[in-house]
Amino acid sequence: MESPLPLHVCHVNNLSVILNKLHAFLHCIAIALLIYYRASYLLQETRAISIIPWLLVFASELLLSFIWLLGRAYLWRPVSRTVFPERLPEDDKLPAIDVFICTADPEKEPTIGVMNTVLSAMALDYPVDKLHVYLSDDGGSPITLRGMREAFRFAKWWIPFCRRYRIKTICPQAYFSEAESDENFGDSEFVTEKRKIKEKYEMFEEHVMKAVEDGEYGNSRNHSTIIEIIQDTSGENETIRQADLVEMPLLVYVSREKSPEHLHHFKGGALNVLLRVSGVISNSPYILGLDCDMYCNDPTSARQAMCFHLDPKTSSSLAFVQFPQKFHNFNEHDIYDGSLRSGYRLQWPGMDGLKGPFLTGTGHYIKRESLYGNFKNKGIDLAELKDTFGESNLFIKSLHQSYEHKNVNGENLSNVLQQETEVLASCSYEHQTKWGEEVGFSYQSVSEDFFTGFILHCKGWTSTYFDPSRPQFLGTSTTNLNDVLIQGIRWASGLIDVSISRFCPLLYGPSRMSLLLSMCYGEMSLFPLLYCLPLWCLVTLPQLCLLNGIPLYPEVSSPFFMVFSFIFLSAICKHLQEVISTGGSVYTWRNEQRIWMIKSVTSHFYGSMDAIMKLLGLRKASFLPTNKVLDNEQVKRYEMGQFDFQTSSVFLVPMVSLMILNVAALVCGVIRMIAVGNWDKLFAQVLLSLYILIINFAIVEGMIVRKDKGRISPSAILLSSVFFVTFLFFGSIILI
Ligand SMILES: O=c1ccn([C@@H]2O[C@H](COP(=O)(O)OP(=O)(O)O[C@H]3O[C@H](CO)[C@@H](O)[C@H](O)[C@H]3O)[C@@H](O)[C@H]2O)c(=O)[nH]1
Ligand SMILES: [Mn+2]
Repeated sequence: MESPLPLHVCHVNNLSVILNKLHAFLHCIAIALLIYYRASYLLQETRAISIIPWLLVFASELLLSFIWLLGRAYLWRPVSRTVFPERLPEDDKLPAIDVFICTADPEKEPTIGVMNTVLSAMALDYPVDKLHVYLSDDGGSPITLRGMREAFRFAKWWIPFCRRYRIKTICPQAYFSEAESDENFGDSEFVTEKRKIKEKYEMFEEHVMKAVEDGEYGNSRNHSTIIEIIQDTSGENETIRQADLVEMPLLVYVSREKSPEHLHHFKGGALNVLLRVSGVISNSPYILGLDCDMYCNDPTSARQAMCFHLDPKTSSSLAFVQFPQKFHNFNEHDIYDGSLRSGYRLQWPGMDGLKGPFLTGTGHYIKRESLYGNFKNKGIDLAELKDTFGESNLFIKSLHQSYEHKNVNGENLSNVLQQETEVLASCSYEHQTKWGEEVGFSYQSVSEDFFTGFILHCKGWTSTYFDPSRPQFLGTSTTNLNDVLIQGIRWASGLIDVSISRFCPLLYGPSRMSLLLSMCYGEMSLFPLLYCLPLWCLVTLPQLCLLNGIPLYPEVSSPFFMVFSFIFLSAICKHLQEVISTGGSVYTWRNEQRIWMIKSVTSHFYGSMDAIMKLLGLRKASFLPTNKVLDNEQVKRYEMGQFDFQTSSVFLVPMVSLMILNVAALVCGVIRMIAVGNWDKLFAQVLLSLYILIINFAIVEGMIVRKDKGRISPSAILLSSVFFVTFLFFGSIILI
C-alpha cells in the first residue's frame, strides 16, 4: 500500500551546520592556546604580579569558555519545518483541544487584554465541539468573572463573523486596530457587518471597563473556589443572521481556592488545577497553553500543531509542539532585546534538530498524557493511583482517555460534577500526592515551563518547534528597564533553581537523553550564573589592575596577544553573523551585547543569589507577574529607542559604578601608557574598558547628558560614586 503523503517535512540547514562546526573548531584551538598560556604562567617560578586578580581572570575565562562550549550544542543541527494541514483527516476525526489561559492579577494584567486572549482562543479554526477554553484566575477577581460573561456574549458575534469571512486576526482588539487590509473589503455586506461587529466590540469594551470601575479586585491570597461554565444569561438572541445561532466552544472560569496557610506554586499550581478540572469536564487529549497576554494571532495554529501530533511516525513519543513567543509591542530599535531573538531564532530551532526544544509556558500544544507521568506502567491499582493523583475517583476515571463527560447537562455542570471540580481545585487536594513532582507541571522551579519540559525529555518524550512566517501568538513584551530586569531576576532564579538541584541537567541529563540535548539544557539552566560571575570579574578586575598599573594580558608584541584578540573577535563576529543571518542589524547586535552585560551584572546576579538563598532556606519562592499595563511616557521613550532608567537603585548602582570604574580606568590607563611608556603591556586592558564603554554608552549618556525623567537620578550617581571609591580602596588593598 502506498504510504500517505507526509503531514510535515523537516529541512536541515547544511551550510550553517558546516560554518558553525568550522568556527567552533577554530575557536576551540584558540581557547586551548589561551589555557596553555595561563597555565604555563602559573607554573613559572617567578611571577612579577599579584596572583589573585590573575587567577580570578583565568577562572572567568574558563567559565566563559565552558558556557560557550555548552552553547555549541544549539548549533549542531538547526532545522526548520513545513506543514501540510490540508492533508489532515476530516474534522470529525480530529482530537479535541482544551485551551488553558492563566491570569493572576487584574491590576497588572488588564481584563480587556485577558478577554481578548480568551476570544482569540475561542475563534481558532477548529471544530467548536472540540474546543474548550479554560481561564484560570489566580486573582480570584469578580471583575475577571464578569469580563468572561461579557466576552462570551460578544463571542456570539465575533466567532461567526471570523468564520464566515475567514478573518486572520482573530483577536478583536488587534483586528480593529489594524489598517484595513481585508480581502473582503469590496463586499458591501461585509463592510456593514464589520461595522456592526465593531460597534458590538466597543460595547463589550465599555461593559468590561464598567465592570473594572464598579467591581472589586478580589483577594488573590485568600478566596474559595469558583468554577463556572460561562453562558449568556442575558436572554438576548439578536444575531445578524439566523444561521449564526452557532454552537460555541465551551468556556469555563476556574478560580482555585487560595488560603494563606497553603503553598500555591504560582503558575504551575494554577495549571495543575486546570489539568484536573478540565480532566473531569472535557478531558481533551491535547492542551494549548497560553499566558493571559498572549493572544492567538492566526486561526490555524491548532491544525498546524496537529500535523505533528497526528503523524503516525512521531506521534507516540511527541509531548508538545512549541510555537515561538512573539510580541506585538516591541519596535525596530528593540533596545531591551524583547524579541528574545537568539532564543527563538537559534536555540529553539537548534534543539529541534536534536530531540526537540524547551517548553515555553505559552504557545504550546501539549499532550495531556505526557503530563500524567508513567501511570500506565504502574498498573491499575486504585490505591496507588490515589497516592499519585489524589482522592478523586472521577479524576482517576478520566485518566483513561475513553472517559467522556456525561455530567455536563446542557450548559450547566451537574451537581456531582460541580462538587467534584471544587474538590479538585481546593487547596488541600494535592496533599500527599505526586502533583508537582511526578505528575502535572513541576513545582521545582519558578520557571515551571523549563523544568517540566526537561523532565519530559528525560522520560523519553520528544518535542517539536514550529515557527511559521505569520506569528501564531503575540504577547506583550516588557518595554522598560525596570520590568525587563525584574522579569530577568525571576527567570534567572527559576533556571538556577534547576541547575543547583539534584536535577542539574549536566548530571541528571546525560544518562537520560543525548549528550547534545543535555548540553542545551545545561547551558540554559546555568547561563545566568556562568555569565554573571565572569562578567563581574571582567568588568572590575582588569580595570582595577589598570588603575594600579598591573598588566593581566599578554603584551602586544607577544604571539599570545593574537590568541586573545582572536578569541575576542571571533566571539563578537560569530554573534554578529548570527544576528545578521536572522534579519538583525549592527544595532541589534549592539543592543544584545549591551542588555547581556546589563542583565548579567544585575538581574542574573540577583536571580542567582535568590536561587541560592532559596536552597539554603533563607528566602521563599516568589513569582511577581510582569506588568502588562503600558505607561505612556515610558512607551514614548521606548519608541525613540531611549533607555528608561526609572528603576530601583538596586539595579542602577551596579551599572553606574561599573561605568565610573571603566571611565576612570580608561583615562588613567591612557595617561599611564603615555607617561610611563609601557603601553603594550596595558593595551588589552585599555581596549577592554573602551569596548565596555562604547557598548554601554547609553548609561553614560543617562548619567551625564540626559535631562528627561528617564535619566539616571543624581542620587543614584552619588551612591554609585561612593561604591566606586569603596571598591577602589578595598580592592586595591585586598587584591593587589
Ligand atoms: O501566581 C501566578 C503567577 C503568574 N501566573 C500567570 O503566568 C503567566 C506568565 O506570567 P508573566 O508575569 O507574564 O511572566 P513572564 O515572565 O512574561 O512569563 C514567562 O515566564 C514564565 C515562567 O517564569 C512562563 O510561565 C511564561 O509562560 C513565560 O511567558 C501569566 O499569564 C500570569 O497570569 C499565574 O497564573 N499565577
Ligand atoms: Mn508575560
